[in-house]
Amino acid sequence: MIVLIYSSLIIFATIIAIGFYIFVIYPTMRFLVMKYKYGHKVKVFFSIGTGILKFYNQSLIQNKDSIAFIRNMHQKGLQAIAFNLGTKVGLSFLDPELQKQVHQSYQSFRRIDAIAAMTYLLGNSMIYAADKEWKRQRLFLGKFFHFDEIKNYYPTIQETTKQVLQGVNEQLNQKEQIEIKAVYIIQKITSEATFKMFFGLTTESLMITRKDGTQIAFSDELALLIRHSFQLLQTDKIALLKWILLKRKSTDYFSTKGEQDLMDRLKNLRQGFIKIVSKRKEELSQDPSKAKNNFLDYYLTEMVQNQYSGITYDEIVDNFTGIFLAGTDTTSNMVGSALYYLSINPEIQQKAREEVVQVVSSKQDFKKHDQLASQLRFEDITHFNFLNCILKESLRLIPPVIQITSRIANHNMKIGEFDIKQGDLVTTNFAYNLSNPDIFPNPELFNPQRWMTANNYSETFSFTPFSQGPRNCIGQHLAMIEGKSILASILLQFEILPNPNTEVIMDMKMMYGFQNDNLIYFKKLKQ
Ligand code: HEM
Repeated sequence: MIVLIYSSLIIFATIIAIGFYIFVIYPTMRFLVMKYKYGHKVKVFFSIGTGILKFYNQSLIQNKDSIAFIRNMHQKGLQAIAFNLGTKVGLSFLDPELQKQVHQSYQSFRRIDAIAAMTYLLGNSMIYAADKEWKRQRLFLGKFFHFDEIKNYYPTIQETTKQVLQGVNEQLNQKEQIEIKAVYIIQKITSEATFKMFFGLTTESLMITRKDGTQIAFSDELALLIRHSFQLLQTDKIALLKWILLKRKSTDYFSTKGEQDLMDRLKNLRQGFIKIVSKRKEELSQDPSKAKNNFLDYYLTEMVQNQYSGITYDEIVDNFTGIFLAGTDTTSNMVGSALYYLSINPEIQQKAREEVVQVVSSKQDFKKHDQLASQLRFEDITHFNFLNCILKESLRLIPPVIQITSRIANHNMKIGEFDIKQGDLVTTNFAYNLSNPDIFPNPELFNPQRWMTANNYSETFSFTPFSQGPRNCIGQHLAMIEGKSILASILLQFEILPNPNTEVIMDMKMMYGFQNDNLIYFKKLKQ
């Protein structure tokens, strides 16, 4: 008995000692060495376990903005932030030249595992792929995101915008002005449009049957699963500890009840999805002329026609999920922020509206503004220079993605004079440069005009909301086209007013953006 107690105590003490070493001693030593070597060029953000996340939360409570501490950090010569996340130590580069080096050495890094739902759903997608596999997928998908190709999808974007705004117009027949959830309403457009572009189907026509027999729209189940996966880490301490230590393998062993339920639903979603894809492949194998102009049919046609394509069902499913997640919330946050800034800057709003009216009416007989909305053409979008500046300025002030997803270094290396060890985390922070007064004078001011004069912010790595280098955002043209098109339709139909009852709180969840979304009112525009 005594021997048993004694050996249990030894095991317990060993676990505590190992835990103390990996959570406290190792990161502390690494940060001390960094401070000694790089001095004022690095700022350290260390917190046992939670790491940098603690500083975002603290900043949210103190400043009502999760990244205020980054916006207020500017000082000459500062090049990087040293941080920890769980047991890992990392460097987040701020200096544009060093950021460039990280982005160009993309093959030296792999993406860190995200929450269980994301790694399970995106594991075979381009987002997680590396080396040759990533190149093959990026080359294939790249064709769909080419400027000329997006032209084919423009009617889908237009039609979806019209349907969603029709609902707003109907409400405005009953009331003079209505409160609008700025990001949510745009998300309805971007998610529906992405769905149609991929499947040629509406979200409601693609249903998944749950274990209990109930039916739910695929897109709704996907959004719920991502949210629940995040919540699991907040509420289930064992799941959190397992995730810190085992990452994508954490759900493979000793699953908690919450993990099991989540994995069951994720598997059910994937199976339902693969069924739809394989059924469509059968149809196209029998009659290839049935192929339509959407991502799914492009993929399946390639699979049918080219037995060496390397494309798998898992890749198609994961890329759709990846594109859906990477493309809808980001774009809706960008446009939602622009709507907020237009609501509090009526003169800029009027100038934007004048540009849209001028471009659209120059080719038609003068019509009422709301009639012009249905006449927007793809070619018009390229002439919306001021709208382009508004979106860029919104991205600068509220970048939906504030840094690249942390990467893990595959080997020891140097970035500038900074030593990176194999297994370290590395990222590049966009928010720091976007609010740097040396680059953007009066950085807190919403001033779209600053983008009207020629500049090379992107080339100098100072303006990188879509990232830069080979692994930059594949959907950036689509995002800007969607953004300008949606903004133009709104400006032609509604006056955008601020909601004085809402407090602006900037929070970082999956994305950086407004915590309260009911930021604006729409009122029918006087014609
Ligand atoms: C305002 C809107 C958007 C913003 C701010 C944005 C931002 C970004 C950023 C910063 C990255 C790099 C992430 C990293 O390296 O960790 C990225 C990658 C990516 N984005 Fe976007 N994005 C937007 C819209 C879109 C859209 C509309 C799509 C597709 C429909 C899309 C699909 C992707 C994909 C697939 C990648 C991964 C590329 C790769 O790894 O090669 N994004 N995006």
